[in-house]
Amino acid sequence: MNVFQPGIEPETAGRRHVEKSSISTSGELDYLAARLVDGKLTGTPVEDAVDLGRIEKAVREILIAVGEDPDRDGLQRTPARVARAYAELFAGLRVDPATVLTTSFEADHEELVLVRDIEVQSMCEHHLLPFKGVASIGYIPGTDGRITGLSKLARLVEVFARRPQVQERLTSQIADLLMAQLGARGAIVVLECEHLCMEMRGIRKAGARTVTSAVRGAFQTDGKVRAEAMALINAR
Ligand SMILES: Nc1nc2c(ncn2[C@@H]2O[C@H](COP(=O)(O)OP(=O)(O)OP(=O)(O)O)[C@@H](O)[C@H]2O)c(=O)[nH]1
Ligand SMILES: [Zn+2]
Repeated sequence: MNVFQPGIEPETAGRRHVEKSSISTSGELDYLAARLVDGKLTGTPVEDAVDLGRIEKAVREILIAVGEDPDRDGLQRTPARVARAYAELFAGLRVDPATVLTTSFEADHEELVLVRDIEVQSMCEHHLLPFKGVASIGYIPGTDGRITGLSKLARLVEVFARRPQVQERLTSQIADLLMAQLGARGAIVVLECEHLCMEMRGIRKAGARTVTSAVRGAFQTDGKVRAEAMALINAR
């Protein structure tokens, strides 16, 4: 469900900003994946596009390997549950990101658009453990002043996050697609996440937060533009 909160628009150095917070995209990608399996409108539920049986077999093997009895009452349906969960967690693999930013509007707005605090939930590709946090995504529309729907930015996060990922690549992929698909003059993406692979195992440092950024176009070439966006991203 998307929770839309009308943005505030502070005036800073002649630029207008659109801010929006706490966008939740839970459940949205199920719909997207169902529509866009192999780029076609299939109506296929996301689970049908994944080899659930193969995941089930593998999970059963893991349970045996760790010393569990996969046939005991509580675990009998676990391999099937995990298979369905993985189909959902990795649904982004079956969505073409280029299909997300298809809606754009005439707005005659050539200044910064910034959406803060978009919920991010992904799976670290090294350990297949979750990492989660928030993304801030900003872009400066191209000279035609066309903008995209704000929810599309959150959908973009979903498509790239619901794959085996590293935070750095997730950050760059969002910025690159904004540039390529929207013809933006600049894109800035900042993610702040906590990785369970660092909390529950290994070094076991709870609360450590990893910040990654990707800047493209005007944000890369103009320090003032970048500093202004960073100040807005960090303003609380
Ligand atoms: N750069 C980056 N590293 C990540 C991310 N997620 C997990 N990692 C790291 O991936 C690394 C994998 O290191 P390895 O030495 O191959 O694996 P490991 O023995 O399990 O590492 P430890 O976590 O240090 O126990 C670890 O340092 C993780 O913290 C990410 O999104 N970005
Ligand atoms: Zn990890």
